[in-house]
Amino acid sequence: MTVAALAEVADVSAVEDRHVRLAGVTRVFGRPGTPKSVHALGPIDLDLRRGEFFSVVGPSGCGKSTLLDVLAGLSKPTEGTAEFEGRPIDGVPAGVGVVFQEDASFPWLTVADNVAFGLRRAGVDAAEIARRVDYAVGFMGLKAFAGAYPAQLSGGMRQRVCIARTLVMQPRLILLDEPFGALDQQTRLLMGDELLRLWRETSATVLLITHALDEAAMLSDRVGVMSARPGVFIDVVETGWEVERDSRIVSHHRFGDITGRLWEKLRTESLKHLRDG
Ligand SMILES: Nc1ncnc2c1ncn2[C@@H]1O[C@H](COP(=O)(O)OP(=O)(O)OP(=O)(O)O)[C@@H](O)[C@H]1O
Repeated sequence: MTVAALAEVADVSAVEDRHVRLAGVTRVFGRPGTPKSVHALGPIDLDLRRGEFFSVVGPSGCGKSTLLDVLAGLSKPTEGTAEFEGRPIDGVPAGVGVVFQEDASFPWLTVADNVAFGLRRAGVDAAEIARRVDYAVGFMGLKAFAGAYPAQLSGGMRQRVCIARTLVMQPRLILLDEPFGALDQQTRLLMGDELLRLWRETSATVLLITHALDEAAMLSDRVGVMSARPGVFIDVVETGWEVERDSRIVSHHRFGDITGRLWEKLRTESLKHLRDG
């Protein structure tokens, strides 16, 4: 292999390693510089490694959802560049799945039809749809409820339907915006286990937005702490957990140190938000 070819291989693997890259990303709503404009986010520099689990915590209104929207291709950066797999994000990129906080299941469709929805729209053939739906419904523990309607399910189960709907599309990047925010503490921890299982199974890169520091500390390889609006990263905490982990990690002797460090950074920023409104 020539030196030039070797350099090219090295370059490709560097891009591969940087599964997601944000460089100098800002988002201003309204015309920048005008009195009504809102500087919501940034500048943000962030590289996500392929297959890592990254969570974002930050005070209310600091721009977390705006960050996720930029990655999902739902909002364009005002400045800077956002890339997924080495290409600029322009519109919703193929290979990216999003799970929102609110229950986004379709009440008029059964669980199986909810899960099949995106595949049908994408024109995937019927046998493949049946195979993937069967797998995703089974993986999320919903087999017995495949023919049920969302109204017949608990909040946690409905959120599992939404996750199964994302899983079935085989995403390489999964974005979750407060997916368990409406659930009680025990259900949240158990859903965290489900999410870890899904992450291991798919090898996808995950970006999770959460208000819950324990959730961020338990699930993530790294946790980014954002400042009050306009949100920038003021700390990135490496948890150092093994890939094989679950919610029992909350009793690990280092767990308190991690949540303590997150809270120390976040406390000052949250106070700013409280004072400034
Ligand atoms: N379309 C919009 N037009 C104007 N301002 C907006 C728009 N969307 C968001 N904002 C403002 O941008 C800021 C960041 O909003 P964003 O929803 O990203 O914050 P967040 O950190 O996700 O909030 P929370 O934690 O409360 O969910 C807020 O001040 C919000 O009011």
